[in-house]
Amino acid sequence: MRVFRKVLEGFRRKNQIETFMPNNFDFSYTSPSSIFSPLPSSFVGDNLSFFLSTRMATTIQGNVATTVDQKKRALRMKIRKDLKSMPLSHRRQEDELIQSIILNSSWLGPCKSLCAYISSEDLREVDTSRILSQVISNLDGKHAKKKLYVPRVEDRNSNMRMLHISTMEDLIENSMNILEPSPVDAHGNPREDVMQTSDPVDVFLLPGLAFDCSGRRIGRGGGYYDVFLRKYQELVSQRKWKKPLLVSLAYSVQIMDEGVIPITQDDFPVDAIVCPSGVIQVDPAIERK
Ligand SMILES: Nc1nc2c(c(=O)[nH]1)N(C=O)[C@@H](CNc1ccc(C(=O)N[C@@H](CCC(=O)O)C(=O)O)cc1)CN2
Ligand SMILES: Nc1ncnc2c1ncn2[C@@H]1O[C@H](COP(=O)(O)OP(=O)(O)OP(=O)(O)O)[C@@H](O)[C@H]1O
Repeated sequence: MRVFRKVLEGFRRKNQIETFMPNNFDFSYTSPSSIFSPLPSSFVGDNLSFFLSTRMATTIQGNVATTVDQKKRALRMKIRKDLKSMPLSHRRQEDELIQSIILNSSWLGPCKSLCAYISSEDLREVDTSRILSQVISNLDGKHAKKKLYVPRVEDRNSNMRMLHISTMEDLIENSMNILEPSPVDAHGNPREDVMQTSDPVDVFLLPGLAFDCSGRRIGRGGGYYDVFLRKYQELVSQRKWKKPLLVSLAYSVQIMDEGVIPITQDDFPVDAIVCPSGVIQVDPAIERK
């Protein structure tokens, strides 16, 4: 239990992975190694900023010209494949470890407002169901009562809202087979939109496909989170609120080496990644772009 308390403590220590390895964890499954090589060394530093400055930026690897979008697509394909080849029992073990770390973290307890994704089994996303049912029911009663907001896709132009729910029954399946809230509640009243509330969000639990220790994240290519987080960041600045903690959940195969994840200025970095072996805390001083 002591190791749980250490997780994300203070949230100031730099770029560390805190280890969490209970005795009964089976490490016999080894993840496929990354087929992606780092960027050429000439792309580091100032050149890297230039390289990342436009979405259609092109790099030459061997004789093949590759845009950032193409590299992202290739990386997404690889990760989807790796997730598919992960045995279900192993995924379940990792789900449990990740959710336990979060439920016992020092930052979830005091959090009063949480935005979180509803995990999709079809997409093989890290399970959030145990966290969310505990948050909704406030089962242990010892933590602050929380408001929970979950995503609702509005259109195909990367527009997504975060709407308040008070029970998992508020959710219905959308055309992408993801559970999301209807715009109105059971009484016909519009659900509260997180962009319209008077209180700040403390923590975001974000989905994604690939992450690295510098907080780089790529999602499923819709741009929904990047656009939403940009708008939410503006609201936080206008209202002079404290910035929310951006936490992603990742299976071990979703953690990439430095230099593997191609990003642009639109890609929103995360503050921490919870993976089965612990919490990767991102150094806020890291220059990512
Ligand atoms: N649980 C969850 N909810 C979420 C997201 C998410 O990533 N996870 N989103 C985050 O943006 C938004 C929805 N965006 C989505 C974008 C793509 C796919 C999807 O099914 N992608 C397939 C590939 C489809 C294709 O290429 O045609 C996949 O990734 O396998 C689902 C949701 C809002 N809600
Ligand atoms: N802040 C933004 N404003 C306008 N368009 C954006 C913004 N952020 C991302 N986009 C657009 O969204 C599309 C998808 O972006 P990207 O491939 O980075 O998505 P992703 O990070 O995989 O998805 P998500 O953010 O939903 O997890 C791109 O065409 C990009 O131009």
